Amino acid sequence: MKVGYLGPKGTFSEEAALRYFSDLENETIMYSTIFDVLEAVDEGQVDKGIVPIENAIEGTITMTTDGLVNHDVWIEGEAVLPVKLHLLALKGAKLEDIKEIWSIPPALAQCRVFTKEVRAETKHFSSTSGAAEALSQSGRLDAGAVASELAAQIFDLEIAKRDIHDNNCNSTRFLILSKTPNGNIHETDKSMLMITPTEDRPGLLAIILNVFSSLDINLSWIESRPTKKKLGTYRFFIEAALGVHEANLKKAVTILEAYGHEVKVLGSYKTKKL
Ligand SMILES: O=C(O)C(=O)C[C@]1(C(=O)O)C=C[C@@H](O)C=C1
Repeated sequence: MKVGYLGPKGTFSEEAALRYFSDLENETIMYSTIFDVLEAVDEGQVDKGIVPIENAIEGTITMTTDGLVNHDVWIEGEAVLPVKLHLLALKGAKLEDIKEIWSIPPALAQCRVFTKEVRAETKHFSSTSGAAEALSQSGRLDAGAVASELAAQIFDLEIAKRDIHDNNCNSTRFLILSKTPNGNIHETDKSMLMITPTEDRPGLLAIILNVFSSLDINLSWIESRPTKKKLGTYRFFIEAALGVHEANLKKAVTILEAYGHEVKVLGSYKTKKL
Protein backbone atom coordinates (compact mmCIF):
# COMPACT_ATOMS: atom_id res chain seq x y z
CA MET A 1 0.00 0.00 0.00
CA LYS A 2 1.26 3.51 -0.86
CA VAL A 3 0.99 6.17 1.87
CA GLY A 4 1.47 9.86 1.04
CA TYR A 5 2.35 12.67 3.47
CA LEU A 6 4.07 16.05 3.77
CA GLY A 7 7.85 15.80 3.46
CA PRO A 8 10.81 16.05 3.54
CA LYS A 9 11.91 13.50 6.17
CA GLY A 10 11.41 14.55 9.79
CA THR A 11 7.98 16.23 9.53
CA PHE A 12 5.29 15.60 12.13
CA SER A 13 3.16 14.26 9.27
CA GLU A 14 5.84 11.60 8.71
CA GLU A 15 5.88 10.69 12.40
CA ALA A 16 2.07 10.42 12.39
CA ALA A 17 2.12 8.30 9.21
CA LEU A 18 4.80 5.92 10.49
CA ARG A 19 3.03 5.46 13.81
CA TYR A 20 -0.43 5.07 12.27
CA PHE A 21 0.65 2.71 9.48
CA SER A 22 3.15 0.69 11.48
CA ASP A 23 3.01 -2.09 8.87
CA LEU A 24 6.41 -2.41 7.20
CA GLU A 25 4.78 -3.42 3.91
CA ASN A 26 3.85 0.21 3.20
CA GLU A 27 5.63 2.31 0.63
CA THR A 28 5.79 5.95 1.75
CA ILE A 29 5.74 8.87 -0.67
CA MET A 30 6.54 12.43 0.41
CA TYR A 31 4.97 15.55 -1.10
CA SER A 32 6.09 19.16 -0.79
CA THR A 33 2.77 20.67 0.30
CA ILE A 34 -0.34 19.59 2.20
CA PHE A 35 -2.34 20.40 -0.94
CA ASP A 36 -0.21 17.97 -2.98
CA VAL A 37 -1.02 15.17 -0.50
CA LEU A 38 -4.75 15.76 -0.98
CA GLU A 39 -4.27 15.83 -4.74
CA ALA A 40 -2.25 12.58 -4.67
CA VAL A 41 -5.09 10.79 -2.84
CA ASP A 42 -7.70 12.29 -5.16
CA GLU A 43 -5.79 11.24 -8.28
CA GLY A 44 -4.99 7.75 -6.99
CA GLN A 45 -1.19 8.27 -6.89
CA VAL A 46 -1.35 6.86 -3.32
CA ASP A 47 -3.82 4.57 -1.51
CA LYS A 48 -3.80 6.61 1.71
CA GLY A 49 -2.80 10.12 2.69
CA ILE A 50 -2.31 11.74 6.08
CA VAL A 51 -2.77 15.49 6.66
CA PRO A 52 -2.96 17.73 9.76
CA ILE A 53 -6.39 19.25 10.42
CA GLU A 54 -6.20 20.88 13.86
CA ASN A 55 -3.60 21.90 16.40
CA ALA A 56 -4.29 22.39 20.11
CA ILE A 57 -2.71 25.88 20.15
CA GLU A 58 -3.26 27.23 16.65
CA GLY A 59 -6.62 25.64 15.78
CA THR A 60 -7.65 24.64 12.28
CA ILE A 61 -5.03 24.01 9.60
CA THR A 62 -6.83 25.91 6.86
CA MET A 63 -4.60 24.49 4.09
CA THR A 64 -6.35 21.18 4.82
CA THR A 65 -9.94 22.43 5.09
CA ASP A 66 -9.48 24.39 1.85
CA GLY A 67 -7.96 21.33 0.19
CA LEU A 68 -10.94 19.22 1.27
CA VAL A 69 -13.21 21.61 -0.65
CA ASN A 70 -11.35 21.09 -3.93
CA HIS A 71 -10.56 17.38 -3.75
CA ASP A 72 -12.75 14.34 -3.81
CA VAL A 73 -11.38 12.27 -0.94
CA TRP A 74 -12.81 10.27 1.97
CA ILE A 75 -11.73 10.69 5.61
CA GLU A 76 -11.43 7.17 7.02
CA GLY A 77 -9.43 7.80 10.18
CA GLU A 78 -8.20 10.33 12.70
CA ALA A 79 -5.04 10.29 14.81
CA VAL A 80 -3.76 12.63 17.53
CA LEU A 81 0.00 13.17 17.80
CA PRO A 82 1.79 15.01 20.65
CA VAL A 83 3.87 17.85 19.15
CA LYS A 84 7.07 19.28 20.63
CA LEU A 85 8.63 22.16 18.72
CA HIS A 86 12.26 23.24 19.07
CA LEU A 87 14.33 26.04 17.62
CA LEU A 88 17.00 24.45 15.43
CA ALA A 89 20.13 26.30 14.36
CA LEU A 90 23.43 25.65 12.64
CA LYS A 91 26.23 24.35 14.83
CA GLY A 92 28.02 27.35 16.35
CA ALA A 93 25.00 29.71 16.05
CA LYS A 94 24.14 31.70 19.18
CA LEU A 95 20.52 32.07 20.31
CA GLU A 96 20.95 35.83 20.83
CA ASP A 97 22.05 36.25 17.18
CA ILE A 98 18.94 34.62 15.67
CA LYS A 99 16.88 37.29 13.97
CA GLU A 100 14.83 35.17 11.55
CA ILE A 101 12.75 32.09 12.35
CA TRP A 102 11.63 29.74 9.56
CA SER A 103 8.81 27.17 9.45
CA ILE A 104 5.36 26.24 8.16
CA PRO A 105 2.81 28.89 9.36
CA PRO A 106 0.88 26.61 11.80
CA ALA A 107 4.16 25.69 13.56
CA LEU A 108 5.25 29.36 13.77
CA ALA A 109 1.84 30.20 15.20
CA GLN A 110 2.35 27.61 17.95
CA CYS A 111 5.46 29.52 19.12
CA ARG A 112 4.18 33.12 19.09
CA VAL A 113 5.29 33.88 22.65
CA PHE A 114 8.86 32.74 21.92
CA THR A 115 9.22 34.52 18.56
CA LYS A 116 7.94 37.74 20.15
CA GLU A 117 10.37 37.38 23.07
CA VAL A 118 13.39 37.02 20.79
CA ARG A 119 12.05 39.75 18.43
CA ALA A 120 12.61 37.59 15.37
CA GLU A 121 11.06 37.98 11.92
CA THR A 122 9.28 34.87 10.61
CA LYS A 123 9.62 33.32 7.16
CA HIS A 124 7.19 30.77 5.72
CA PHE A 125 8.10 27.31 4.42
CA SER A 126 5.90 24.36 3.36
CA SER A 127 6.86 22.17 6.35
CA THR A 128 8.87 22.21 9.58
CA SER A 129 11.57 19.95 8.19
CA GLY A 130 11.54 21.82 4.84
CA ALA A 131 12.63 24.87 6.86
CA ALA A 132 15.25 22.78 8.69
CA GLU A 133 16.62 21.44 5.39
CA ALA A 134 16.82 24.96 3.90
CA LEU A 135 18.58 26.20 7.04
CA SER A 136 21.16 23.40 6.88
CA GLN A 137 22.01 24.43 3.30
CA SER A 138 21.97 28.19 3.94
CA GLY A 139 25.05 28.72 6.12
CA ARG A 140 23.00 31.32 8.04
CA LEU A 141 24.00 31.76 11.67
CA ASP A 142 21.33 34.44 12.20
CA ALA A 143 18.38 32.18 11.30
CA GLY A 144 16.63 29.28 13.05
CA ALA A 145 13.98 26.71 12.09
CA VAL A 146 11.00 25.56 14.17
CA ALA A 147 10.94 21.79 13.78
CA SER A 148 11.18 18.42 15.51
CA GLU A 149 14.10 16.80 17.31
CA LEU A 150 14.20 14.22 14.52
CA ALA A 151 14.61 17.00 11.91
CA ALA A 152 17.59 18.31 13.92
CA GLN A 153 19.25 14.88 13.66
CA ILE A 154 18.43 14.40 9.98
CA PHE A 155 19.73 17.82 8.89
CA ASP A 156 22.65 17.91 11.35
CA LEU A 157 21.38 20.95 13.25
CA GLU A 158 21.61 21.85 16.93
CA ILE A 159 18.70 22.50 19.24
CA ALA A 160 19.25 26.15 20.18
CA LYS A 161 16.13 26.21 22.38
CA ARG A 162 13.99 23.25 23.38
CA ASP A 163 10.15 23.19 23.72
CA ILE A 164 9.34 26.65 22.38
CA HIS A 165 5.61 25.98 21.80
CA ASP A 166 3.31 28.30 23.79
CA ASN A 167 1.67 25.49 25.77
CA ASN A 168 3.10 22.20 26.98
CA CYS A 169 0.00 20.12 26.22
CA ASN A 170 0.54 20.61 22.49
CA SER A 171 -0.84 18.07 20.01
CA THR A 172 -2.07 17.93 16.41
CA ARG A 173 -4.97 15.98 14.99
CA PHE A 174 -4.38 14.31 11.62
CA LEU A 175 -6.88 12.92 9.10
CA ILE A 176 -6.29 9.68 7.26
CA LEU A 177 -7.59 9.90 3.72
CA SER A 178 -8.46 7.43 0.99
CA LYS A 179 -10.20 7.92 -2.34
CA THR A 180 -13.38 6.03 -1.42
CA PRO A 181 -14.94 4.61 1.77
CA ASN A 182 -13.83 1.11 2.70
CA GLY A 183 -15.43 -1.68 4.71
CA ASN A 184 -15.05 -0.56 8.34
CA ILE A 185 -17.66 2.24 8.37
CA HIS A 186 -19.88 0.39 10.86
CA GLU A 187 -17.18 0.64 13.53
CA THR A 188 -16.84 4.43 13.24
CA ASP A 189 -18.18 6.89 15.81
CA LYS A 190 -17.50 10.31 14.26
CA SER A 191 -18.26 11.91 10.93
CA MET A 192 -17.44 15.13 9.11
CA LEU A 193 -19.87 17.08 6.97
CA MET A 194 -19.24 20.07 4.75
CA ILE A 195 -22.34 22.24 4.58
CA THR A 196 -22.57 25.01 1.98
CA PRO A 197 -25.69 27.15 2.41
CA THR A 198 -27.17 28.24 -0.90
CA GLU A 199 -28.71 31.45 0.47
CA ASP A 200 -28.08 33.76 3.42
CA ARG A 201 -30.90 34.29 5.88
CA PRO A 202 -31.22 35.40 9.53
CA GLY A 203 -30.33 32.61 11.95
CA LEU A 204 -28.82 30.42 9.22
CA LEU A 205 -26.17 28.82 11.43
CA ALA A 206 -28.58 28.49 14.36
CA ILE A 207 -31.01 26.60 12.10
CA ILE A 208 -28.24 24.23 10.94
CA LEU A 209 -27.05 23.59 14.50
CA ASN A 210 -30.61 23.03 15.64
CA VAL A 211 -30.94 20.08 13.25
CA PHE A 212 -28.16 18.32 15.17
CA SER A 213 -29.39 19.26 18.64
CA SER A 214 -32.96 18.18 17.88
CA LEU A 215 -31.63 14.75 16.84
CA ASP A 216 -29.49 14.62 20.00
CA ILE A 217 -26.24 14.56 17.98
CA ASN A 218 -23.24 15.94 19.83
CA LEU A 219 -20.85 18.09 17.77
CA SER A 220 -17.11 17.90 18.42
CA TRP A 221 -15.82 20.55 15.99
CA ILE A 222 -17.13 23.34 13.83
CA GLU A 223 -15.21 25.59 11.47
CA SER A 224 -16.40 28.18 9.00
CA ARG A 225 -14.40 28.99 5.88
CA PRO A 226 -15.11 31.66 3.27
CA THR A 227 -16.70 30.35 0.07
CA LYS A 228 -14.08 32.51 -1.73
CA LYS A 229 -16.86 33.63 -4.09
CA LYS A 230 -18.34 36.61 -2.24
CA LEU A 231 -17.16 38.45 0.86
CA GLY A 232 -19.14 37.44 3.94
CA THR A 233 -20.35 34.06 2.61
CA TYR A 234 -19.20 30.88 4.34
CA ARG A 235 -19.31 27.11 4.28
CA PHE A 236 -19.26 25.09 7.50
CA PHE A 237 -17.24 22.04 8.44
CA ILE A 238 -19.06 20.15 11.15
CA GLU A 239 -17.79 17.09 12.99
CA ALA A 240 -20.53 15.02 14.63
CA ALA A 241 -19.99 12.40 17.31
CA LEU A 242 -21.85 9.74 15.31
CA GLY A 243 -20.79 7.51 12.41
CA VAL A 244 -22.45 7.94 8.99
CA HIS A 245 -24.14 4.55 9.24
CA GLU A 246 -26.29 5.78 12.18
CA ALA A 247 -29.94 6.56 11.38
CA ASN A 248 -29.89 9.95 13.12
CA LEU A 249 -26.91 11.16 11.09
CA LYS A 250 -28.61 10.12 7.86
CA LYS A 251 -31.72 12.00 9.05
CA ALA A 252 -29.67 15.14 9.75
CA VAL A 253 -28.24 15.06 6.21
CA THR A 254 -31.72 14.60 4.69
CA ILE A 255 -33.16 17.53 6.69
CA LEU A 256 -30.23 19.85 5.86
CA GLU A 257 -30.62 19.02 2.16
CA ALA A 258 -34.38 19.61 2.40
CA TYR A 259 -33.56 23.10 3.73
CA GLY A 260 -31.71 23.68 0.46
CA HIS A 261 -28.12 23.42 1.74
CA GLU A 262 -25.43 21.55 -0.16
CA VAL A 263 -24.21 18.75 2.10
CA LYS A 264 -21.15 16.63 1.44
CA VAL A 265 -20.25 13.81 3.81
CA LEU A 266 -16.46 14.00 3.96
CA GLY A 267 -15.88 10.87 5.99
CA SER A 268 -16.60 8.61 8.94
CA TYR A 269 -13.93 7.52 11.39
CA LYS A 270 -12.76 6.93 14.92
CA THR A 271 -9.83 8.38 16.84
CA LYS A 272 -6.48 6.76 17.45
CA LYS A 273 -3.97 8.24 19.93
CA LEU A 274 -0.42 8.03 18.59
O1 LIG B 1 5.51 20.60 8.92
C1 LIG B 1 5.26 19.53 9.50
O2 LIG B 1 6.09 18.90 10.16
C2 LIG B 1 3.89 19.00 9.43
O3 LIG B 1 3.69 17.81 9.48
C3 LIG B 1 2.77 20.01 9.37
C4 LIG B 1 2.29 20.45 10.74
C5 LIG B 1 1.07 21.41 10.57
O4 LIG B 1 0.95 22.08 9.57
O5 LIG B 1 0.29 21.50 11.56
C6 LIG B 1 1.87 19.28 11.52
C7 LIG B 1 1.97 19.23 12.88
C8 LIG B 1 2.47 20.38 13.66
O6 LIG B 1 1.31 21.08 14.10
C9 LIG B 1 3.30 21.31 12.84
C10 LIG B 1 3.31 21.24 11.46
